[in-house]
Amino acid sequence: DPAGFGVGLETVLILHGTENWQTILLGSVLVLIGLFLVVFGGNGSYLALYANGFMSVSSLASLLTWNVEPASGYTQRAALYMAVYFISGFVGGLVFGFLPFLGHLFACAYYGLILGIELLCLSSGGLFTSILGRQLFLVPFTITALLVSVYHPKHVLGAMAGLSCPFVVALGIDLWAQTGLVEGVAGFMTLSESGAEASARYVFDQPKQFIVACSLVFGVVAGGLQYRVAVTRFGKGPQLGLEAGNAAVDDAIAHVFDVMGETLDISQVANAVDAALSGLGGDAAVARVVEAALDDLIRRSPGPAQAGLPNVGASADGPSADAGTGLDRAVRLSSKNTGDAEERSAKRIRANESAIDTTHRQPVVNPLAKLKWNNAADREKAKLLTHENIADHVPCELFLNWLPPTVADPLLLFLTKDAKESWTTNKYYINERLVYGSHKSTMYTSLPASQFSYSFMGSETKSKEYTCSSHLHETSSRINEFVTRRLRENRVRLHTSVSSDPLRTFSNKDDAGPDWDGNLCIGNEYLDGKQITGFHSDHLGYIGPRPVIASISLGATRTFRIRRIATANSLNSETPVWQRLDPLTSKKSATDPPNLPTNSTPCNEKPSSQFLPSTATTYSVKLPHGSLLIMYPPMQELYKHEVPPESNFPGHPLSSLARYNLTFRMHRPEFSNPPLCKCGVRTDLKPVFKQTAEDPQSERYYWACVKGRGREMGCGHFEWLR
Ligand SMILES: O=C(O)CCC(=O)C(=O)O
Ligand SMILES: [Fe+2]
Repeated sequence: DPAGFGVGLETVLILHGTENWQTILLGSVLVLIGLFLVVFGGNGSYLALYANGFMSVSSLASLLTWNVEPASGYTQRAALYMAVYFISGFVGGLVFGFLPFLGHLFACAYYGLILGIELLCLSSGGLFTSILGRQLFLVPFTITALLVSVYHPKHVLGAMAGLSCPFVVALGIDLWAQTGLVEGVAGFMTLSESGAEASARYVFDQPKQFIVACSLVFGVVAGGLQYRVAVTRFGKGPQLGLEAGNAAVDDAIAHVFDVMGETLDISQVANAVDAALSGLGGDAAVARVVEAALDDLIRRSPGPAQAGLPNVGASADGPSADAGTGLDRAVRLSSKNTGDAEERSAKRIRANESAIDTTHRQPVVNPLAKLKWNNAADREKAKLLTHENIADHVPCELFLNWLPPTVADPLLLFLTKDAKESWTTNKYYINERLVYGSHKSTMYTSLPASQFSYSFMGSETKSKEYTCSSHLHETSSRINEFVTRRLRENRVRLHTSVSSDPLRTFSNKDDAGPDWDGNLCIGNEYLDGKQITGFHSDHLGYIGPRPVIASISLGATRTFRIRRIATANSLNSETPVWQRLDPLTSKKSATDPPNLPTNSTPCNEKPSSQFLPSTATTYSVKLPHGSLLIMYPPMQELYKHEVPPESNFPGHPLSSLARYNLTFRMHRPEFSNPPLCKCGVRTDLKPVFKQTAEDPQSERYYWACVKGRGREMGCGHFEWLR
């Protein structure tokens, strides 16, 4: 609150005649409080909130006291100002702290009031001698403040504070201009009589009652406007302290349930939560709790839950005591939502009916997707990994400059051209509604067209053959050879059947399983930082459980983020052995062979804690031109990944801000014919982890209806993978 800080300094100025050390002490305290607020005020810290209330109310009270001061002056002037300043400050701090809602209203009114006072000073004739000059000076401040309050209400406090800063500085200069700079500075520094007289000459030339009345009216109008905008946008006002922060979480969850009502797609839901929380400045811990709670809820509601799965409560049972609260909140909101489920369902059916004849259906737009990515919060939240340490944290390896420029550059040019000519924006039907992705994608394959047709979520996808580009063809051969070699070196055996050795490592070369063949490749195009892929795990239909996926990046360097689905508690001693001892998550370096038992005897020892992430940390890694990222099992089962929106990232001379990505997967015919569900759509393959005493490693898979898992959507098809 630099404005309060500035007015506080003015108050100090009024305290002429008191001891020099008092002025310096008060000034220093104000500077420290101001700095504290600038640094922590945005986090909704109670202390910052309290200090904000203190500053705002005390400086307002001081101003009012000053304005109504009789010409003869108060007796015990300094003591009176001190008392007014501190008593009103304490009260203001408490009001802001306990009633942040009222605090917000008051703060906005206060800013308006300050502006009102400044406007009324227009005719004093200081820095600008003409009224026009002063108006021209003030107009940009006023207009900017108004625009910010209307279009970016959640930033209004920050913006107003930012605006007040130069404003108050200008006010100070103006004061000196009116009273005489040298005289004013000398008076302030030495607290001399002439200084006091000089500042006393800085007077409003309207009657005092008029000034006070105008200021209050202006303040109330500005505050009311602010309040209305905030309520319209957020329902409960922008974050101000924990109470409003929690309200924001509630709102976020409510929005998320709306998104769920439409799609029940966990990656979209998780995305909505992320967007909501980062947009509202929520902290990472809250985000995790909410997401875990939602994850759990979604897992609980579908068909598999009726079949006795999955492990209810595990994912929300994280390390934080708040987890329960997050879950409660989610449950409460979900029951609130299912209350009017019938009505919503009817509405949806009506909407679908009206959409049937229309060729151009309305895409589902996530209302939260518009929220800006909070880069600062993101940096705080995500732990940056490099090619050197990525394998220590997640089941991935990264190879920089893996594809030589002689292949990577022409491949990038080919993809740029091909994308322009034939790639399509991801669109798929969820719950009979057409949903568009943010970017274009395509599919390439080495499989003969007759042998392969890929369909997901009701839409057939056409694919081109690798041979359509010699560079693509070469890349695919290089990848096959390299990934197969890395699997052997890491002693990771390719999944051959679900019931095979739980450790999936091997010691004997003959036991290595088949070669990896990335015969199916998905291309993604991200033209700028707004084009993204939300948090998801790759679909297992067609590629089967525990896939190995190799991803090539070309063009601009974007951030790839990885987050574990389960929280620490579901990774404790009840965690299946294979999960704890997964070779890549637990080994120490990307190049050493894993230091693990390589036979298939289940290991009963408690895992060393270094193998376990303490929380569901989000990791990020930069994927530059020509890099190869290999995602090993159980990446798709236990982690989600995304390419988030970004504003600052290195472009590439050949493609500017555009990035192209090729993810090679191994198509497995035995997983290509999923059962049809009652909705007439192919089901999708999902993993589930259930831990029981009898069955400590029940990693199982089931086919489920893709249309949704809620009561009123899809058919709830559920069938174990045999
Ligand atoms: O662009 C990327 O790096 C990720 C693409 C991706 O996750 C996918 O296609 O499934
Ligand atoms: Fe993916």
